[in-house]
Amino acid sequence: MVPRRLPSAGISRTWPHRTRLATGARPRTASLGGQRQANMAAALQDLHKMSSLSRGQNVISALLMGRGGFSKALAKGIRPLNTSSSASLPKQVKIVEVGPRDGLQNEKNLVPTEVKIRLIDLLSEAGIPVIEATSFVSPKWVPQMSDQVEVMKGIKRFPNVSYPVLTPNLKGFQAALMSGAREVSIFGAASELFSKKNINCSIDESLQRFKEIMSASKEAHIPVRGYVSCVLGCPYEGKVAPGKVAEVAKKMYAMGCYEISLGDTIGVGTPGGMQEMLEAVMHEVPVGALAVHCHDTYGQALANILIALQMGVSVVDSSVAGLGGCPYAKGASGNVATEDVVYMLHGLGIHTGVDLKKVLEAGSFICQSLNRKSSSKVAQATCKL
Ligand SMILES: CC(C)(COP(=O)([O-])OP(=O)([O-])OC[C@H]1O[C@@H](n2cnc3c(N)ncnc32)[C@H](O)[C@@H]1OP(=O)([O-])[O-])[C@@H](O)C(=O)NCCC(=O)NCCSC(=O)C[C@@](C)(O)CC(=O)[O-]
Repeated sequence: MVPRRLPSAGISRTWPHRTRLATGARPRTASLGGQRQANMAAALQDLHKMSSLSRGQNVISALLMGRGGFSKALAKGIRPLNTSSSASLPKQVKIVEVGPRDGLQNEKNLVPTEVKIRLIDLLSEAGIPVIEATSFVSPKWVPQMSDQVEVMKGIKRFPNVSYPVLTPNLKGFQAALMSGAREVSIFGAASELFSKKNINCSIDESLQRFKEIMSASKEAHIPVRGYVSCVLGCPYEGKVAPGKVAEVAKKMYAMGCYEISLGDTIGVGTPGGMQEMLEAVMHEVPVGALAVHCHDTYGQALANILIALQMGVSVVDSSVAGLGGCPYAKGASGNVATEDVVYMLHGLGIHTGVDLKKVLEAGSFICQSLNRKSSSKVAQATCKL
């Protein structure tokens, strides 16, 4: 694929008007692409500012929440976002690239190790500050990650890039350390059934295992990132209470995780749900220690990310070319594409340090290697496939 010139990503001030025309005053029923939906969310913030919705309800959440959503939002007392201008957005966002791990772990055919290594090197060259390289999990559970040692030994380590790896238990942690990992991630869930399916233990048991990793990591001076999965829904339990997410996030943060990544594992969340969940979590964990990790199954990821940014989150996980899914969350599509997130952030004037053209090249490389079309809207729009 040859990247074409990128158009401006600025948000048009005429959007609210155009949105009304395009959707016949029924924005919820229109089929919207992710970037367009995020644009709509931002534009509706402006509309909200200008309109007489003076009771301060969040019109975006309401519009995206479904039929009767606005009155439900009123009834629920969803608080307004203090987001009437881009001044409330972070000036800088850290992108955590999860494609080589989250993206590839779900591939049916084994991806050659040298392809994984080349992908990571290309992403490093693109200026991405954090690249999750692989995972030290059981090869019986996730065969695709069984070449973790070779991957860690084969990649070029760029000085300003960290290459965390997933470790579910002490065994994985020790193997990661032996392979030269300098940062690890532990991964828990806000749903009991998902925890059982994914790591074969209850939430409490997982927290016990994580404590062992935390004390070993302290000794080895290894920073630990924590994931909480199923923050906006579970493939086995359905709705997950924001309070449960906050409880697990609080425990993982209290253990010493420097950052908690909140995973919408199956991509079912909407901006209203994201806001509600973040409000609950932010009571327990400082917003500066939070990241969002959105899968894009329902095309809501960019809109959800925009809400999170407006609430002060400045770390976003994404996957080049929108690769991925979790092997223990059937039907979930890949993460939001890195290309699309970077395009939106740059359009908002937010600094990432990432070279979008080079990310597109990395996306093109992995799509050609896997013989598939990119899920990134920006790649589709700017590349000759
Ligand atoms: C946690 C276990 C290991 C428990 O699995 P288990 O079967 O209960 O483990 P066990 O302790 O009974 O051991 C069974 C066998 O696995 C081995 N073993 C045990 N641990 C390891 C290890 N670390 N590395 C290599 N081997 C290991 C162990 O040595 C033994 O080998 P055997 O004696 O049978 O030959 C397993 O369930 C597992 O590996 N799960 C990982 C699942 C996974 O990777 N899921 C995807 C990542 S999570 C995700 O994608 C969500 C996220 C993070 O992206 C955020 C979001 O989107 O929400």
